Amino acid sequence: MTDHTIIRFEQVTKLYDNDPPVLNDVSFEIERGKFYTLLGPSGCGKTTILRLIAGFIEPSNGKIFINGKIVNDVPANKRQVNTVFQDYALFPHLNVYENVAFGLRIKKLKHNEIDRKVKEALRFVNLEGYEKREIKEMSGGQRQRVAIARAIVNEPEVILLDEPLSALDLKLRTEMQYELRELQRRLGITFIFVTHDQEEALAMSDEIFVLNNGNIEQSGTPTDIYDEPINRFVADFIGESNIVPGVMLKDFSVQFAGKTFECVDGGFDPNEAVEIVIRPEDLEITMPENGKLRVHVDSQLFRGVHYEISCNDQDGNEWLVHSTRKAIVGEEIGLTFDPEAIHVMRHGETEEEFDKRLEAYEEGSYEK
Ligand SMILES: Nc1ncnc2c1ncn2[C@@H]1O[C@H](COP(=O)(O)OP(=O)(O)OP(=O)(O)O)[C@@H](O)[C@H]1O
Repeated sequence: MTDHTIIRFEQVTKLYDNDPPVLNDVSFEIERGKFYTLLGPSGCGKTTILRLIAGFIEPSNGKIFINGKIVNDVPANKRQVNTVFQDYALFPHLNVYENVAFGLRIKKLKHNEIDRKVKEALRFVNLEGYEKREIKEMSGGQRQRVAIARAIVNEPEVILLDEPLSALDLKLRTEMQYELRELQRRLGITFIFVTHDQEEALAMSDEIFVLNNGNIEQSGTPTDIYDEPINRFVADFIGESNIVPGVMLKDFSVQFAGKTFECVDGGFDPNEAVEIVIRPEDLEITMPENGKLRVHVDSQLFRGVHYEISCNDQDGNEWLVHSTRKAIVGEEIGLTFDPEAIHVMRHGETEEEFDKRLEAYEEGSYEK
């Protein structure tokens, strides 16, 4: 734990009733002032983590720390944490000002202090002049901002956001992504944001936790996770991927689709069976004789920015290509790629094992 750590989960397990655990021995740290995203499919435990941090539920096992203190028994209203819910949970019978002022009135702050704080919060989310508006007269994006103003007015150290953009249409959603990110930078408060949308997670976050079945599969920056997925689940969930079986012959040399290729990975056992990931945008179309792979074009879709081309190699592996060049369905083409585009994954490796192997390998290659 460092001085920057604001939240820490230590081997936290959560069971509802006596059902199987929805969180399974989960440990992680959250640093102050960063934008975190919990990303994963429906039911993987994202909201459960938020509710544990907020203090709405207690862990079945393990410890939760905020600012270095165990908070397992600390009630929600005593934590420096505020939540922005998916449906915003605004009070429909109160106007914008009163919605934001609500928590401060409960705390019995002085009238002029409430007024100053509410106005400052509304200014922060660009809603000056909307004080007297009814909630029903506000658009989806504006309601979102009221909900955020209501959270920041309490000056929390952490804001939890549970899929706050999911009710918005695509255009507004994109605008709000920029707005939220910018707001987090200006405020300097830790944001923990929940989504099942991988593009949203990649665009907004400093750090992403990829969850599956109550476990954190991988954590890291968007580029770490996109460029070095540690397993098939992460590679598949974060963007489209080509995943094919291969054999790591030795450091920097991997075999797949019946051929041997130079790569940049190492630290595997000789001739270890592995899985290979290559992103569709890292494959380039060439003449068949110039390709590292020769493939047959099965289908093609125009996606606006690029063509999405589906091909097969002689071993029956499917290859998805994103290219600004058009291919012809039924023809043979070549595919080429850089050694850096090949990502090698060890079967069944956990994030901890992955980090250890990389560290050992880097130390070893440094000594050489
Ligand atoms: N109060 C509860 N009682 C019993 N089971 C629950 C309760 N709340 C959640 N669960 C179960 O726990 C699991 C994880 O739920 P959680 O809401 O944390 O998932 P999630 O990743 O946020 O999903 P979504 O994206 O659909 O909101 C699910 O299987 C869910 O059915």
